Amino acid sequence: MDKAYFPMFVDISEKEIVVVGGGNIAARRVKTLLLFSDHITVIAPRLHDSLADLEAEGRITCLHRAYREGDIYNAHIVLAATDDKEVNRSIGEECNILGQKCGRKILFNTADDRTLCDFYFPAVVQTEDIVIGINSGGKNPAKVKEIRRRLGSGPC
Ligand SMILES: C[C@@]1(CC(=O)O)C2=NC(=C\c3[nH]c(c(CCC(=O)O)c3CC(=O)O)Cc3[nH]c(c(CC(=O)O)c3CCC(=O)O)/C=C3\N/C(=C\2)[C@@H](CCC(=O)O)[C@]3(C)CC(=O)O)/[C@H]1CCC(=O)O
Ligand SMILES: NC(=O)c1ccc[n+]([C@@H]2O[C@H](COP(=O)([O-])OP(=O)(O)OC[C@H]3O[C@@H](n4cnc5c(N)ncnc54)[C@H](O)[C@@H]3O)[C@@H](O)[C@H]2O)c1
Repeated sequence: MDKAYFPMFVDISEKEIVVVGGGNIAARRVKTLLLFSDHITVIAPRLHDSLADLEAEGRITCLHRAYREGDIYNAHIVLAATDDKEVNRSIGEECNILGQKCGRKILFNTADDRTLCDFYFPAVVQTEDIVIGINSGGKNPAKVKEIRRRLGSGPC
């Protein structure tokens, strides 16, 4: 591994998390995030069935429309997972600009370009008192998935 990322275990229970995009990847990630936070807003014109179910259960907030500039204003953590590379990239740029203006860092992750991520989304295994996060620095997500499956359950 040329450059490995440090697995920092962080309390995100009070952090505002905005997920832009409501497809397969967003659904998988929201399912994982719900193990750690109840403050999740999903913004997407088209929602995966499991996200619609979570909204109906009152577990997440959804905005049923395309992303608009300013939607990340109150966010601490932003995940871009749309199928539009330019939308994902511009949300990252907005996080940087807003962070500089407000003097607070908005942590950004995008599912389609690891070079733009402030952090990587891990594969997660959670038991009653243990959390395991797995990451290959983007080199082998399929292997990460396989290890997660061998270790235990997970979001999918
Ligand atoms: C762990 C997991 C978490 C999750 O997503 O929940 C995750 N990827 C998973 C699966 C997966 N990802 C991809 C495939 C299909 C390809 C294949 O089969 O190889 C599969 C397999 C599948 O989906 O079955 C493709 C892919 N992945 C990234 C890019 C863009 C790039 O590298 O630049 C592309 C090309 C996208 C495109 O084509 O546009 C980037 C990232 N993916 C990450 C996380 C971050 C650290 C990854 C690491 O540790 O190496 C990182 C770097 C950034 C981030 O996204 O945070 C999850 C397993 C969860 C589980 O099963 O538990
Ligand atoms: N990191 C990973 O693990 C991984 C794995 C596979 C694919 N990907 C990447 O993730 C992207 C998303 O994959 P998917 O399978 O979830 O796609 P998908 O087609 O299932 O979902 C796309 C979602 O984006 C939404 N969307 C499109 N434009 C939008 C906008 N302007 N504002 C808000 N929402 C918008 C759609 O409504 C839909 O909900 C892929 O294009 C691919 O680049 C990442």
